Amino acid sequence: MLESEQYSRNYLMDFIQYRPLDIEICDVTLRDGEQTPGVAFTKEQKLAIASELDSMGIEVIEAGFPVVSENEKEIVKEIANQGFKSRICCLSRAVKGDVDAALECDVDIVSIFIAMSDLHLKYKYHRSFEEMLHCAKETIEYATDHGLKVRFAAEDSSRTPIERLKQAFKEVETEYKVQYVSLADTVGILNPTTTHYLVSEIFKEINTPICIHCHDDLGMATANTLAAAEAGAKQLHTTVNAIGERAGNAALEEILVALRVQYGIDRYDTTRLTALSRMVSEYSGVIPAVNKAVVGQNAFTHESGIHVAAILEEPRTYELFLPEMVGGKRNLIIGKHTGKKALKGIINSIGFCLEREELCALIEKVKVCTEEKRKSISRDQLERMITQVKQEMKTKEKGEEKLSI
Ligand SMILES: CC(=O)SCCNC(=O)CCNC(=O)[C@H](O)C(C)(C)COP(=O)(O)OP(=O)(O)OC[C@H]1O[C@@H](n2cnc3c(N)ncnc32)[C@H](O)[C@@H]1OP(=O)(O)O
Ligand SMILES: O=C(O)CCC(=O)C(=O)O
Repeated sequence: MLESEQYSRNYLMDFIQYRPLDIEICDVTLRDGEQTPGVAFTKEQKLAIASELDSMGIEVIEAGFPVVSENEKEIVKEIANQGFKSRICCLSRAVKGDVDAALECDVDIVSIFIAMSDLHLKYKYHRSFEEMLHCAKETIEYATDHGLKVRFAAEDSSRTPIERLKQAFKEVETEYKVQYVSLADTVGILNPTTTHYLVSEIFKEINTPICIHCHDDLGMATANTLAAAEAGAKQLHTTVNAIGERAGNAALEEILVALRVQYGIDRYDTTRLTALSRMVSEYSGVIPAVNKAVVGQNAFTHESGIHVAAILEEPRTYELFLPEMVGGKRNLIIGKHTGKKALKGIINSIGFCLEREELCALIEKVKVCTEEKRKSISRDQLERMITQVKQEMKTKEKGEEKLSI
């Protein structure tokens, strides 16, 4: 299948001015994703997820937060020593002990974070901005002196005065060699416009590549992450199925498909997304909503007569991208909203052929049944209804014959 046949391109993108996206993905399913209340992946599960992310072409995997437990440290170390193409990163507070734990894990990058918002400084640390920045710098120095690459992450960036962020990033990039600075929308306060503004402001002043880490408290994490990419952010943070603290993070599956469909970035193997989503769903116990973009049960399920009739001719009439692109499957179902064309197409596809009158009788039955039971018709039910309709038609024909004799 030609790439151009797999999705409809948003031609309006041609009228928008934005700099070409120079991005990479850092998937944080194994760290922030695991912070979903009640979730704790086993070593085997984390390894399986990491292996899939690696096969998909994800550039950076945040494998965990080693200081959380001995077991977590062992798992991060094992992931870091798998020989994956993806670089492996882990989280650390501005605490030397956390960096020691990261060092034991053989990771490629350590993400050293501090919050610099008034709320966090006052109520969480009970320390001043200057004190926390000093603490971060000492920890960064310690990590780099021990040969670790560093990401300097500003937790709660979106509620931190922008001048304070600039000052901290500028001082850190001048005094140390950090690989990235990270902007975190920790409580999901941003929208695409404010995200664009924040990233643009930092991009103008800071030479270090910028990461964006968005939470979904207002349902905007994916949109905000893409707005950040348009403003110049390099590293986009995602989680599979958007799992993570509270309402979760930006969904990997949404970001990868959007990058492909909207921006033509097609280097990730999106055909593995559905299987990966099922895997994370099983391991985490968090099942995506049926109408979840890309991987929800209804993402390629159609019932409405007008839609199904058109899809039978050309699926792209009602599908932005084909299920094959994400390893999914189309599902045409029969229910209250089914029309004759759709019903005919579906029953033909399962080997039945009905006369027009039979079809009209069948659709009548379908509508009455689905409105009564308030759910769609299963394949078995449909086959039983077809047999019933055929019998009723025969009985009717016999009756008419008798009458005419
Ligand atoms: C935005 C984010 O997602 S941040 C990451 C959140 N993830 C987690 O919390 C992972 C799970 N957490 C844990 O297992 C534990 O909380 C641990 C192992 C990290 C720490 O455990 P404890 O030592 O028992 O500390 P506790 O959780 O009670 O408190 C956190 C401490 O870290 C300090 N701290 C928090 N963030 C930072 C930071 N970025 N830099 C330095 N210190 C920090 C707090 O001020 C507090 O210090 P205090 O003990 O002096 O008051
Ligand atoms: O910016 C980062 O890399 C991590 C910060 C984070 O997890 C958060 O603030 O939610």
